[in-house]
Amino acid sequence: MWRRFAHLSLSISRTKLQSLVRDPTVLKLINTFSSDAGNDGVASSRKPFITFVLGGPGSGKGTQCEKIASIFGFAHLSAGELLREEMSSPSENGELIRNVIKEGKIVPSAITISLIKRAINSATSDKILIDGFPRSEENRIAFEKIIGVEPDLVIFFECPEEEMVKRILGRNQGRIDDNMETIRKRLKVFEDLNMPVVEHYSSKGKVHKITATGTVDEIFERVRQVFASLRYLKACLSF
Ligand SMILES: Nc1ncnc2c1ncn2[C@@H]1O[C@H](COP(=O)(O)OP(=O)(O)O)[C@@H](O)[C@H]1O
Ligand SMILES: Nc1ccn([C@@H]2O[C@H](COP(=O)(O)OP(=O)(O)O)[C@@H](O)[C@H]2O)c(=O)n1
Ligand SMILES: [Mg+2]
Repeated sequence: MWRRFAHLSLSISRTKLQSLVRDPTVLKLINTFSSDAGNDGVASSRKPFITFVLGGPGSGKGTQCEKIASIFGFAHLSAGELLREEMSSPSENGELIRNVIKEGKIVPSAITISLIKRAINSATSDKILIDGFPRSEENRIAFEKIIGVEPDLVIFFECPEEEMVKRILGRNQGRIDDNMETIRKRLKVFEDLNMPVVEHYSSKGKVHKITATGTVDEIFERVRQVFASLRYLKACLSF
């Protein structure tokens, strides 16, 4: 194994390398991307590298995901977008989804996960961003049970409430939940149900917390550093 890192010895200490190689995210990178990784039977022939992107409503998840996707080659799956598409299609769950979204509540996990599963299976990249999911411990536990994997990485956008409200009210996408009454409910659901998910993955050392104030580019510079260091490690580990 150490022969693979020989060329790095001038730029990075052995102790640092040892700590990186024990890091679960790096281990997954080795398994996912290295040239001698085995085929474990997953549809795409390699296990996808899954990143959950979390943050309150209006914290900038969708905006930053688009940039990560275009610069780092990730597939961007937005749970909210998948639900809105399902809501607008002639689906048996359309009415239920509409009512739940309008109330700022969480759609039952079975529905959301089946949409996410389908999207993962048709994704063209084995690096996947799942934006706005899991929204609750129920979402999280159901995903881990049904899909059978945990995320490799969790990005959490931390943003003050007044900034999130300002951004949502300026979003202008004609969404049925972007009004003050529903926003208040969504903020409460975020604190009560989504923060426990962030805490769960923090305790497992998977969360990268990003300060989500400033311009889109300033925030992306913080995000870019996380993914650039992963890409650097991938390049080192798979040569
Ligand atoms: N850093 C930023 N500063 C100002 N407005 C932003 C910023 N990031 C995103 N926005 C805008 O705020 C709104 C919410 O962003 P969005 O990415 O949809 O957030 P989320 O997916 O977390 O709800 C959008 O109109 C977006 O263009
Ligand atoms: N995992 C999820 C994601 C979204 N949703 C619903 O979809 C709504 C919009 O989600 P979204 O991720 O598009 O919203 P933003 O945080 O991007 O503003 C949420 O308020 C929930 O009602 C859900 O029920 N379960
Ligand atoms: Mg969004």
